[in-house]
Amino acid sequence: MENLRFESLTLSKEMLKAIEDMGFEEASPIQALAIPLVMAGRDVVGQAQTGTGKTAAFGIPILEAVDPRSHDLQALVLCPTRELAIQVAEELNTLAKYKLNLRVLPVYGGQPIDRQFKALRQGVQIVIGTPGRVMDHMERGTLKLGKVRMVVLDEADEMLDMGFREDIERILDDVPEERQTIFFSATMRPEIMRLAEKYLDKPEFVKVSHKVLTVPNVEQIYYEVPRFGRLEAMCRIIDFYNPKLTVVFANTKKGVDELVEHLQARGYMADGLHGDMNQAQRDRVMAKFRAGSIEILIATDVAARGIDVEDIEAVFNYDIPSDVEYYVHRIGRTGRAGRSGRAFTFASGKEFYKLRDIQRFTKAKIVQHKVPTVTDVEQARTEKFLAAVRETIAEGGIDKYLRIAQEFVEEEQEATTLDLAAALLKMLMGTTEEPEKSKPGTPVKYGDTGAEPGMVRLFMNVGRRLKIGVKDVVGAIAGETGMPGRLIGKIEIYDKFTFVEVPEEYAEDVLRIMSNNQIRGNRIYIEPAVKR
Ligand SMILES: Nc1ncnc2c1ncn2[C@@H]1O[C@H](COP(=O)(O)OP(=O)(O)OP(=O)(O)O)[C@@H](O)[C@H]1O
Ligand SMILES: [Mg+2]
Repeated sequence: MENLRFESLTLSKEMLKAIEDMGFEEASPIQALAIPLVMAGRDVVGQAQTGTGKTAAFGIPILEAVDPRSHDLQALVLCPTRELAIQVAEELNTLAKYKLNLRVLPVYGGQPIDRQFKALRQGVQIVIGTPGRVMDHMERGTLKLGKVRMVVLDEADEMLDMGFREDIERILDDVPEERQTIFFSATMRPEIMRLAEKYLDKPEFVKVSHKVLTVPNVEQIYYEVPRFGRLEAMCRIIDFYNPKLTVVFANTKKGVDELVEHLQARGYMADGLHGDMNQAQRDRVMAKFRAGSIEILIATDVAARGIDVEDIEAVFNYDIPSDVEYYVHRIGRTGRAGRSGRAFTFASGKEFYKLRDIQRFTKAKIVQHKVPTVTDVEQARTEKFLAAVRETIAEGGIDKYLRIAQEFVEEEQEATTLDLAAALLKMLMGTTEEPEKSKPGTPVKYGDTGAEPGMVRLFMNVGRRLKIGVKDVVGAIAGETGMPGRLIGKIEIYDKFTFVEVPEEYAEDVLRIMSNNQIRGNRIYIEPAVKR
């Protein structure tokens, strides 16, 4: 069934055009199997690995089935989290790009309900919602399910699990019986399948079968690291592999908050996502993560299912998930749509029993690795840097700089070309002097840093890839502490950290106020470089 072209699926030309715009060349296996069945009006239970296009597998036939001339609500998609509802609505809207008068609306808790009233009143054919908010609208009479002909449960196994089941039943009771009901998920336990049959009418079970539940292009690694060593280990692994975007899963909200603090203090562009945050905060974090201005998202399982962000190259199980299914969903945030990714899991003590259960359930190989040493990290950085140098040489266009280099060496009696190259490397890589990422509360000493008498040298750890200038530093310190900018002594700015000298009497103030401060929206952390 693979390599099926969308053209052979009897879709409207508006749909084919939208699919082409999205860059999809062929239907994925689950799409090839499920789209014709759903279009034929069948109830379907679809199971396929994470990141294999289940959203479009139900989204395309729904969009083809609804009548845009009617303003009635005709299809309802239920998702377990707000972020997922937003994302699915966005994908359906993109697919509906050329379908005029077709409206898809996400409806979820935490968003002002009157804004949703207004949108609903204007007539929406497809609603993508979380069960709680959908019920809320049902009770208020602002969402009428009487004309709904299709209901989809995305992440169906989760939705049928205890937490959501009652809500789902109440919603389904409100939808006319002559409807199509469609379930999708990457995992379906047998007991969930039995339960599914209760709600569906002669369902067609579509399973893109693989021996292994997880995606093959995700390399799965575990490390034996006790709790206290995990933060350091994770930072090294991140620095070693240097993934574009990373998701770190912790089991508790408190755990998420703590990790956010620690990682920000170490200068990573990290932020958290969990259910205790208000929706505006959650939206902001997701938007920043999608845009890449947050590189590490630390989350509870709210982000485990369905979330699709292209550049996630690594997933961490900082805590081992308590549910084997959740392992599959968590690590499925990487390696999507055929891309590759890495999944790292920490385990110690009793967690090894869970790790064993996970291996049994997924039938995947999770390989043990040793945590990279500081030297490994250093080497990886150097290799990466030199590879970039090689690439620049290969690309060419460096004649202008060759001339500068030549003139420099001719003029400087003492310096050879090699000296020049080495000096440039030192300046650009800035590695040797760079302290290990600092921990809050444990000032790092850098030997004799030679602050002027009466001055204290402070070390600021700034976000990775953050470009700040002297003006930013002076502005931030002067602005926040009221200390006259001219009293600030030497400032040295490196790739990821900065030294500033301030008069002793201001040091405490600067430290206290600045340790939670931001420069251009990025947290910075200041601590004394040398206790004098
Ligand atoms: N036919 C296709 N060709 C290329 N890319 C596709 C195709 N169909 C979907 N995609 C893309 O693949 C990515 C993953 O799709 P989707 O989010 O639907 O996966 P999923 O199967 O629902 O995964 P999960 O189980 O994690 O929810 C999305 O970015 C989507 O746009
Ligand atoms: Mg999905």
